[in-house]
Amino acid sequence: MPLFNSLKTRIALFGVFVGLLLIVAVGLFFYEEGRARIREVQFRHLADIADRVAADLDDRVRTRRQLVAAAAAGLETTGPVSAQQAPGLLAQLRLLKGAFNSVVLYGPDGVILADYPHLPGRAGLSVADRSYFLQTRATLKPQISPPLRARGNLNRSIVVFTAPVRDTAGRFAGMVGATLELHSPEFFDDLRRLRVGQSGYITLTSISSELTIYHPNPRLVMKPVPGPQASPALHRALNGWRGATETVNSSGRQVLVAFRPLNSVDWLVGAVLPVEEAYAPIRALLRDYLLLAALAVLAVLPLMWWRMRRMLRPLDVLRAQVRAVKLRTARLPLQIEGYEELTAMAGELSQVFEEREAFEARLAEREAFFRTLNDASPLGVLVIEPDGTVAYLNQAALQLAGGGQPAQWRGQPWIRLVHPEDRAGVEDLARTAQEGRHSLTLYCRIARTEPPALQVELRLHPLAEDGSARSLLVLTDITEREATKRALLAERERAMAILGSIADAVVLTNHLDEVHYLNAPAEHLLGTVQAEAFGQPLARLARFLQPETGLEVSLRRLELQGRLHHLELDLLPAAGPAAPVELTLSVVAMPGATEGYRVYVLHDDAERRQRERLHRWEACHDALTGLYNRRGFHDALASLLDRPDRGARPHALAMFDLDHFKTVNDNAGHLSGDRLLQAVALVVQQRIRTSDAAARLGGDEFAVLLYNCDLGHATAVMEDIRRQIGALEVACNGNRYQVSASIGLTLLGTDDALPEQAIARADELCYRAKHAGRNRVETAYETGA
Ligand SMILES: Nc1nc2c(ncn2[C@@H]2O[C@H](COP(=O)(O)OP(=O)(O)OP(=O)(O)O)[C@@H](O)[C@H]2O)c(=O)[nH]1
Repeated sequence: MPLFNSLKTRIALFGVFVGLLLIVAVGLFFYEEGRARIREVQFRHLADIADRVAADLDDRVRTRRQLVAAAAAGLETTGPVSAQQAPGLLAQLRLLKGAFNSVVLYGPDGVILADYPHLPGRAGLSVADRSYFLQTRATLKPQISPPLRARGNLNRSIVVFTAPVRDTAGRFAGMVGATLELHSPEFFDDLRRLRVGQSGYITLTSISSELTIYHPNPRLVMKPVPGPQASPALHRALNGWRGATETVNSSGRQVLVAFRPLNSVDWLVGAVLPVEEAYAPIRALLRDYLLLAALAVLAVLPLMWWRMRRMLRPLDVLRAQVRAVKLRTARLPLQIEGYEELTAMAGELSQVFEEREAFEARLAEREAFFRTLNDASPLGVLVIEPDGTVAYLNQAALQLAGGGQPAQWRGQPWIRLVHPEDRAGVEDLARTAQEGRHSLTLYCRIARTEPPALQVELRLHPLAEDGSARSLLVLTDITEREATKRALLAERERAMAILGSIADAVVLTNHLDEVHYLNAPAEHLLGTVQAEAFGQPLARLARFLQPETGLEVSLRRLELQGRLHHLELDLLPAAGPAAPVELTLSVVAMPGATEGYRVYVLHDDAERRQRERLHRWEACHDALTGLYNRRGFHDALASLLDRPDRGARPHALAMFDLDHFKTVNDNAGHLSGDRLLQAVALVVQQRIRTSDAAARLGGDEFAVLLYNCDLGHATAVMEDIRRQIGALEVACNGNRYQVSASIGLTLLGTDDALPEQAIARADELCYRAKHAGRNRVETAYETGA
């Protein structure tokens, strides 16, 4: 309600409210105060009335009692009043007729003898059981009865004034009774006429019999008074309390009442005034007061309104200034004169405006930055309202959607971007994420008018710093990536098939060198299976050793040195014997240093290495005898000559040629010749040390190199060999064939720079032995001799 929202209205209404509250409070205070005072006055007034009524009734009762007593005393009889005397005596009681409703003469036994006015059937009735008769007879004094029903006529309620009739001897001779009828106007008419205010009244109650003697409501006369609950004050008064109070009367009305007892008879006078009447003046006063006050407020209201407008005019000025600053038609600071509070407020507002301007400038800058960033981004970026409509989208998002203008999308549901077939699922997930304010990433297709359909990664984030429950939607085109991924997967399958089919062992490890893949040969080589090896560091499954030294090889060091191809190593699996392998290690680096993997290709190198060893052996050994061949022997001799310490000890070189070997060949055949050559080699090998070297230089020509051996010892060795060769036999076709050896023996000289020099000298000595007759050792004691 705009009017009620106005500060002026509220202050004015508050003023009115406070005014009314004060008026009502003052009114209620004076009303209560006035009522208390009026009550006191009314109490006094009612007490006064009750006093006066009681005094008046006392006076009249006393007069009537005296009247009856005097009339009875004037009757003369010598004995008990008899029925014959009665009319005469009754005639003497005519005096009473004016003051009572009826006069009755009783005999001494309480039987009515005569009455006036005469009522048929009254004479002869007995009141011997009535208390007033018994008391009159007993006390011989006048009595007043309680209100009672007249005998013989139920509708008459009476009070009987009695006085004894005495005979001349002073004895009780009869009784005079004068009755007042409670319903007759005579005695109580004054009470009826007596007015207590407008609606107040007088009551008269018999204290002893608790019967109502008089009440303006005739139906209550002769009725017992209501119980203590209904008339508490009356009951208190019947029990002796005197005074005035506010109470409830027999009809349930709230009344003020004052009670006074009579002195002459046990009657209680009550003066009653209903509270409506008692308080009527103060109520009227209150009503007038409220009316006047309301009128005064109504009269003051426009004045207050006018004054309020004037007082609050600086606020309007402030508002106008704020508006002008907002519309940028005025500049800061705001200036308000007059009220201290408003001046302070204008100062605060100016500061807020300045901060806002600075903030807006920063915001605009950030927004421009954000938009530039978004427009330059290859990712589609959308800002989504809580109702699922687009608030903003960048150029990349537009292009993903197939082009168009940003305005076409603003206010549209973003879900239209999604391909119709994917829409239902995406919408459900997105709604749940938006409502729960959590992030969501999913993959779907984009709805485009033009094929091909684009695959996107869709990420939905709640904008946490934005209080409006908006969300940020980021779309990444993954069509190409997915295609590449598929191609890569196919490639991987192919690679796996290839890896599975090749004979070499292949181990793939990740960047931590944990096993990722083993092919079957690798499983065999490492003595494990893919499932067990997966994830284990390769170093735990096997070690690589240097074949020559048996020392462990650091693959990391080789990797750093770039020596990763065709490494001849021994693979030592955790369980099992070492195996010769040729390792080629490929390190595949991936973008992001932690990625990447290694490919270990392990070729079983046992056969090749065996073959190579054979080739090497064959290159320097004689196949027939197993001794060095010429080249091997040459190398052994050359390496000895190259040793820097070779001059420290003597070394001997012997060469020998078999004698008449050709004869063996020619007669026993080449095979026999070969066996003989092998036997000769065996003789030589068995005689020399394993550290010495022996060779068949070709045909039947042999050479021996004895290390650390002087000439004497060497001569002994060679003589021994010569003798053993001479003892050899080859049998063929029943013939036995023997050979001998012509041996040239020399020491290596310090001037022997080349093997050829020493060999030539030994060969010369051998030749000399041949010519000297064969089967001998020809020795030269000096080198170069
Ligand atoms: N069985 C066999 N004979 C060979 C081999 N190499 C060479 N010969 C023969 O060995 C013989 C060597 O010839 P010579 O040393 O001239 O013959 P020789 O009978 O020993 O003569 P002298 O040395 O003068 O005693 C030739 O008949 C070759 O054919 C071989 O590997 N096995």
